[in-house]
Amino acid sequence: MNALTATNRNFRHAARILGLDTKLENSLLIPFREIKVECTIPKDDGTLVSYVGFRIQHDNARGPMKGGIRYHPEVDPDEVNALAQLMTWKTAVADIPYGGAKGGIGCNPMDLTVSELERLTRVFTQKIHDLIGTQRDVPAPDMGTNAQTMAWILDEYSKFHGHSPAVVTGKPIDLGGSLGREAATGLGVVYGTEALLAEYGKSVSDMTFVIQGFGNVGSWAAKNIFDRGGKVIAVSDITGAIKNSNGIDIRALMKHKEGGGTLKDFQGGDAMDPNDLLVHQCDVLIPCALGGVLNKDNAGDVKAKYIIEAANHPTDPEADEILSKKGVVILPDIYANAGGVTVSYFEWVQNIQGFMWDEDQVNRELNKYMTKAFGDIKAMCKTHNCSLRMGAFTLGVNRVARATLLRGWEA
Ligand SMILES: NC(=O)C1=CN([C@@H]2O[C@H](COP(=O)(O)OP(=O)(O)OC[C@H]3O[C@@H](n4cnc5c(N)ncnc54)[C@H](O)[C@@H]3O)[C@@H](O)[C@H]2O)C=CC1
Ligand SMILES: O=C(O)CCC(=O)C(=O)O
Repeated sequence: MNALTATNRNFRHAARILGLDTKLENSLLIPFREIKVECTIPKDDGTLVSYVGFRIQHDNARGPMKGGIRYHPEVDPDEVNALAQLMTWKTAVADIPYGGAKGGIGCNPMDLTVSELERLTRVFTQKIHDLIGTQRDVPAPDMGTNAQTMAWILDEYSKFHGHSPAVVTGKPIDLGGSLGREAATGLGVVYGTEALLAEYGKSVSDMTFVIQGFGNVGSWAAKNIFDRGGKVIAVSDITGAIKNSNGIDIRALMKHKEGGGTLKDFQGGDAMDPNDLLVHQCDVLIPCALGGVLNKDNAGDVKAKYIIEAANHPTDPEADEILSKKGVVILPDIYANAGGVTVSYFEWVQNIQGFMWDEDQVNRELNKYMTKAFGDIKAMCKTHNCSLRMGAFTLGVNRVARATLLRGWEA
């Protein structure tokens, strides 16, 4: 199912549970602004190549719009629209003063050199600079982008508007990035997992984990699980998948990758078919890569008891239904991966204050926000007798609806 159809369906379900006015419901679905730009750059060999870039600003009732920028060949406007909408509910679930946005460029970053990526990022920034800003819309990294991408956006934006570190988050520490931001999404995933498992009298060290994706989110989630004594028994990335029933040494795998090695070549596990990863026997499955990977074709074969949605929209509604009927507990994306945007908020606050927090403070505050949001979701689940996904959606949608009405939506 298309990501936008799936996201809209979850939103409408939450709106019905909340008894939202139909006009307000329809209006909350329409993005505030959709930007589509042509980005033409010279390749290193001098030939011109054109890409299409998007920034979809979904809602700003609760504050400046916030969300990552993705570089991936499958970026399309419907997907970016869905991801922007998810950001609106996510920032509300985390209770940070932002709305939601998302951006992307349809390109394969692995096929571009560093200088080509820099030119593409600068052209994209030139095309959108007057529509983003510290109090307007604040981009961050997502799949295929990183701190360096944010540094180029900061530099290009600052040529038009003066030095503006708070225009992006997830930037390098030397340019005003926050300590802890790089690890924050993965660490937040683990804080959320701990909160969920505690409900069942369990802890990370009792569990076996399977992780799809070993980029920013997957590697930091895996490291934090490993450091707590959890057993990561299978991992995949775009190069392949490995398994080890005794547990993969995640610190060694990270070191191997930092040294230029690929996951596929790592000696601490046996190669496995990446198609079998999501249905591998384990306690906890953590998708940390693409959307829509759990669908009606594989959901029935999933063996995990818990799914932690570290990726955005990894489970489509048909799979959701199949998994729920099987009794699988799903921690939804708009909560599970909210650690990234929460520390982005801390970064923005530090930039505005002109003051830097130490990493312990960042992680302590992150834990506080994740714990509080989990309690808020559980309270909604109790009030509305619903799943964790609907608990999170009703929480987020209700906060945005209230802000919208208070600002005078009917005027
Ligand atoms: N970076 C962040 O702070 C946040 C990211 N997310 C979401 O987490 C997910 C991952 O994002 P990042 O880790 O930032 O991206 P990344 O680009 O750092 O890593 C992506 C990983 O997925 C792997 N991958 C790609 N296609 C795959 C496939 N077909 N099978 C298995 N692995 C595959 C890549 O090899 C890489 O290891 C995305 O859904 C993103 O939207 C959510 C919240 C915040
Ligand atoms: O850190 C941010 O501002 C956004 C992260 C993001 O894109 C996401 O949570 O999906």
